[in-house]
Amino acid sequence: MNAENPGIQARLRLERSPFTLDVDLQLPGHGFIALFGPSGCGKTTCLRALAGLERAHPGLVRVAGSTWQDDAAGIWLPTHQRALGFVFQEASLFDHLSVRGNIMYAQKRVQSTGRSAVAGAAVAVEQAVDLLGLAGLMDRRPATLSGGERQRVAIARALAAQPRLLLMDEPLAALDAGRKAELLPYLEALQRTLAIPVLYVSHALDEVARLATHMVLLDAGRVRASGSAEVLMARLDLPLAQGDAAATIIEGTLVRHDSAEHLSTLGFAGGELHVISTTARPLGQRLRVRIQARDVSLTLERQSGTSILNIVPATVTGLREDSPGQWMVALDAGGARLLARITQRSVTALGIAPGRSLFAQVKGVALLD
Ligand SMILES: Nc1ncnc2c1ncn2[C@@H]1O[C@H](COP(=O)(O)OP(=O)(O)OP(=O)(O)O)[C@@H](O)[C@H]1O
Repeated sequence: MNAENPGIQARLRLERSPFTLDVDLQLPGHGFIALFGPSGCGKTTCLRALAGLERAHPGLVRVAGSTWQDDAAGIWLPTHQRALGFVFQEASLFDHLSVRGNIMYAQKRVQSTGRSAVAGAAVAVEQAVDLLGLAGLMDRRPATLSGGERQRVAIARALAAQPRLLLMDEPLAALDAGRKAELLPYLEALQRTLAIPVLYVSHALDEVARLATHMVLLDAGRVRASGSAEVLMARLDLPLAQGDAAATIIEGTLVRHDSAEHLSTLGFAGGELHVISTTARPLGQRLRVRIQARDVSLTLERQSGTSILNIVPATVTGLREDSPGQWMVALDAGGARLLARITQRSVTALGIAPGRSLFAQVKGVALLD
């Protein structure tokens, strides 16, 4: 964290007996930061306290060098004076205004407070409209839009207010699977483009894996872990690396694309990974892939005559019982992290233990970008 990009500092204590939120967070000044944890752990309360919709006491909130709350210094900015955008589960748009009217309303409102004078605006309004694919919807009324389209308008409206921080509370939760799949690429575009941090509450680990660069894991109002999403997702001591949804993220560089076979090859520190892709991207592009623990098997010798394309040398770094008869094995592949979920019988048969060198066979690789 440097002076130009001081990120988010939040020390919040909020008692709501029997629940207490007590967090001390230092978060990056860019990227998607997922607030993740079980129902009732305090994710929404944390967002609301940052926004000034709930009053933490004591509290300290600094965003991009501005102090929004500092009880020790007697500073408290009400929500409308905080340069933030808030997107909720359900888009609450003005039904009597068009999409354009909704977005312009937010822009005018912020201009009237003089807040747009702040340097380093999130994005220009035109860029937000473009990023969220709204150009063709600008004259429509919210009542004529689908849930996913309404949510895109809500995000553009939040960005039109030129926030220094965007808060999103389960923005996909009210959408069905099809609409969710439609909206995710727009969120990914924001993730790549926005210069401001986005604090994103979600229950869904697959969503978090696609979007998050940083993760905060909350448990009963406390921070259980905070750090890079890639690192946290592979940690055997955290609940993320448990069960069917356990997965890791690997970042690599596109080194080849075979358009006849629709196969892209990514180079990473541990070797190469092949992934089905119908899109030809420029060579050299950085791409992220998600590998689910259940799709990784282990062998002591490199197999030949197999249909599995992805075989990478790896070293066991740890293992833990996942469920009766199943173990989660953590692996290091040239510095990249992998998880493999295998049976207890295989753990014994292969002599799996920390330090063991072997080969990870990856059956499924999903491109995230
Ligand atoms: N208005 C309220 N009054 C009293 N207690 C509340 C209120 N809102 C939430 N709580 C309690 O505060 C705790 C944290 O709730 P919060 O909504 O922040 O959790 P969450 O992690 O966002 O949960 P979920 O994932 O279910 O939305 C819970 O124990 C909840 O019951």
